Amino acid sequence: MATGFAKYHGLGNDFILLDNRDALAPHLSPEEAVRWCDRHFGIGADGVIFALPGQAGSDYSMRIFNSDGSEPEMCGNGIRCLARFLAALEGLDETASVGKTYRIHTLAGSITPQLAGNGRVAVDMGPPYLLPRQIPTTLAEPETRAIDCPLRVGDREYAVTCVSMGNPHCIIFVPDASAIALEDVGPQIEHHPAFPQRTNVEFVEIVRPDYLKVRVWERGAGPTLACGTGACATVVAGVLNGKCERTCTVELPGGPLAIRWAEDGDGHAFMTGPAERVFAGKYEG
Ligand SMILES: N[C@@H](CCC[C@H](N)C(=O)O)C(=O)O
Repeated sequence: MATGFAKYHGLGNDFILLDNRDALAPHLSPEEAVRWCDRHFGIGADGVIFALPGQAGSDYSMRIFNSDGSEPEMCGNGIRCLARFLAALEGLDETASVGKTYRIHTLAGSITPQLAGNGRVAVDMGPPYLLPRQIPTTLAEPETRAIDCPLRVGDREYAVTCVSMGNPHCIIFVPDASAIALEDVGPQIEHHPAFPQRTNVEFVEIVRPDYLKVRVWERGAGPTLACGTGACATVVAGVLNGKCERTCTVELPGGPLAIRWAEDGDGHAFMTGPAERVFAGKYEG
């Protein structure tokens, strides 16, 4: 049987979106998601996102499978894509959707994207989580934040900072992000025993205190062109290390995201960036 889908991307971090509003269980299994995401034998994507009915007072719920079939708690670029997908499903064109806000239930809690016009979406990403058990990591004592901790990988030692945006991130500041052998070191850190649920990895070059260049190795997806939760975690880690301002442009291989880590309230992170529909179709795989 053929299943309808739409393909979206946020700065080249690309997703297959499914209208799953009739059931709380995803219409695809993790194994099917792996096949759909295959860039040679399937549609090709970094993950599959399901638009599900709301729960706990939310408008909708989001679940996502990475391209390896694992299920992350949250996805920043993905939730911008989901907001535009939902607006399209509701029949709202670009003009009618400006200002529209959705409360989305995710495995990382309630996240609120707002359509901002010109294909852009602004997202209240919630607060970062900084205790080792929340990330999770074994790199620091239970009540201590994992900031600037030594991590041995093969014959090299990195100074890493760990931040959760609902999903785990390991942030490493380097003088030149383009010099990193991402395909070699990325998977070693993703699967390092210090991260019992694996981790996303960001190599960060501080160009200016308000402008950061980032290369990402994603848990369950490998090198991607952008990572929204990773960009937020990077700014949080930069502030905690005294290396950047709270409002930054984060330049990823696919383009820039605007990130702010608020000082007030619960210290939510805010992200603004594009989300684009690429095509829609029916898949028989
Ligand atoms: N690309 C995403 C993050 C997707 C989930 C990640 N691979 C994980 O397993 O945590 C983003 O834009 O945040």
